[in-house]
Amino acid sequence: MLRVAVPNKGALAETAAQMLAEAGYRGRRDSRTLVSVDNRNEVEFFYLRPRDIATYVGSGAVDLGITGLDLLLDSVTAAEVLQELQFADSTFRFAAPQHTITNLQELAGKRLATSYPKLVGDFLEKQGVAVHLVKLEGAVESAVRLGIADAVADVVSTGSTLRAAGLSIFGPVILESTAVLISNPEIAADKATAVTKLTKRINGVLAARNFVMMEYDLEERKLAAATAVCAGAQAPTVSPLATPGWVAVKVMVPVAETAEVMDQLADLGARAIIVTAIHAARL
Ligand SMILES: Nc1ncnc2c1ncn2[C@@H]1O[C@H](COP(=O)(O)OP(=O)(O)OP(=O)(O)O)[C@@H](O)[C@H]1O
Ligand SMILES: O=P(O)(O)OC[C@H]1O[C@H](OP(=O)(O)OP(=O)(O)O)[C@H](O)[C@@H]1O
Ligand SMILES: [Mg+2]
Repeated sequence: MLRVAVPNKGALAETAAQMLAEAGYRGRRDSRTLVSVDNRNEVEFFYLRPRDIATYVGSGAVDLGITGLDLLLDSVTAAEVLQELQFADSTFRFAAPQHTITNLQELAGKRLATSYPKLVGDFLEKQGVAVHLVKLEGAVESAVRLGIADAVADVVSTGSTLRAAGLSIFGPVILESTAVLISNPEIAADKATAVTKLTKRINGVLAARNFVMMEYDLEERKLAAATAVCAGAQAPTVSPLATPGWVAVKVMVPVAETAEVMDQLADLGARAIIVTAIHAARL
């Protein structure tokens, strides 16, 4: 049976569980459950601390896991990224009170608080900058105000936590992080089918989130021009309309391009343009 580690709490837990449910897997019902078995899909889910997941996957105790790229790179592990999951996007940045430290060179010899000492240590070593790392479990932004550090290195999403702590970003981007599906590099051969099934299903969930279905009526002679506006995942589905010379077209469109594509199709003379959400997909 395939063994999959899922974050049990924190910023990744809810979306990870939701993504697996949308992919057709049966997860835990109670947030205190540690292990749940999906017999139909032959997958065993282990609910673990996100920070520990790379360790479990790297050791082979579980085959796959969902964690953050930043957490993976902060671990000593053999686990590898199988695919990005397009949620929990963040950047990992340095920050200090404004005008105190403004570039990486000025950080040399200073006290730097972080919950990700390996990620930050590896980055600074490559840059040739030596600092005194102060390892904290969380709420790192308070370390400067409380006087135990001169700067911090932490996850930044909206930046509101930094602002509230009176800190400003400086220096280069340490990492662009995102949630990732990770895998043990030596999964048993008899589990390959189950791994492929899971990744295909997750790709389907991502496709359903990233695309909408667009339908419209068009004069047949304008089909080539409309296909140039949006060709869909493979090619548009074209069906005859009862009105001679007209066709009904169905095409997948990236969510972000929906309004623009509708504008352009309307300009071409398309009528009755209708957009619907995709519930599930397998491309
Ligand atoms: N505000 C955020 N936006 C996007 N991703 C975030 C955010 N905060 C944390 N993450 C990501 O979540 C993961 C951290 O998981 P973790 O379980 O530590 O979350 P957490 O919310 O910090 O939980 P806790 O602080 O209770 O341990 C990392 O991959 C990190 O990049
Ligand atoms: O840029 P923002 O949108 O403000 O988000 C970033 C903050 O979110 C996380 O904090 P979390 O709530 O997980 O607390 P923690 O630092 O104790 O882990 C992260 O560690 C940052 O502090
Ligand atoms: Mg946190």
